[in-house]
Amino acid sequence: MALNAGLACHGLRFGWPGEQGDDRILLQAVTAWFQPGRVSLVTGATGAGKSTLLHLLGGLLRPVAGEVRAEDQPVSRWPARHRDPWRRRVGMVFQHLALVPDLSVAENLLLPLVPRGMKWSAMQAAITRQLEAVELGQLAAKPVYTLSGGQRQRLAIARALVGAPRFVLADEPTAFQDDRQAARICAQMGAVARTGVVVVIGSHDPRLRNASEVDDRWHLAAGRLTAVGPPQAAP
Ligand SMILES: Nc1ncnc2c1ncn2[C@@H]1O[C@H](COP(=O)(O)OP(=O)(O)OP(=O)(O)O)[C@@H](O)[C@H]1O
Repeated sequence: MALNAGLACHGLRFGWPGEQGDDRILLQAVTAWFQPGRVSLVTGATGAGKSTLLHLLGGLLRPVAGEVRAEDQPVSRWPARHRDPWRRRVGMVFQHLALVPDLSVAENLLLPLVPRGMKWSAMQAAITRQLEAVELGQLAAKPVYTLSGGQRQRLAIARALVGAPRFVLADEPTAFQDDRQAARICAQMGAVARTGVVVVIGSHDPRLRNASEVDDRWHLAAGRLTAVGPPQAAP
């Protein structure tokens, strides 16, 4: 990987505050690189820290030590005024979805587009395209609280992609999906990656582990991330 491409973390260390006021170290010295044009999968047992790692990569948490670099820029060290514009280039699928239930399906996709100052017609086109891609086109006007769990999850995927991000970080994106939809989501993530986007998925869904769209595999255990299978070329 060229130094100026992709997303990387070096010596990442992070702990959540413990009950005694101490920090319980969850991630220690995590080093990894996620390349544009490829789908990377991070597996790990429940509680291993996959969501925490994705939040660190996406700039929602700051590491205690080490850094996250995006296109060779030390984004995790940037002050908020620089980091926030960068975060608009990141599309996140949250494990708990974080949709606005009282807004309509289409309005949930509008929210991330408004700060970009796009033309109304361009926003409408992007929303329509993403809703079709996740088979929610017919539900555009429905309030989110009327959707099933699987439909909500696909809406969260559409919201992550609607702003044409350079980095997609998806936490358990197939958790509520049947096999057909899970396969569609894998194909969608593969297609997005092939446009030159960095795609990182955190999941313990065995259907993803075996998916042909996944290029690089990492496993998180005991605070450390290791490459699975043939070693990936270091930047
Ligand atoms: N906001 C928080 N405050 C304190 N501890 C937290 C917080 N979020 C997560 N943790 C703890 O960090 C650990 C890792 O959680 P995380 O959600 O990152 O793991 P995960 O691998 O994504 O798990 P799962 O597969 O169950 O979603 C867990 O022990 C969890 O309780």
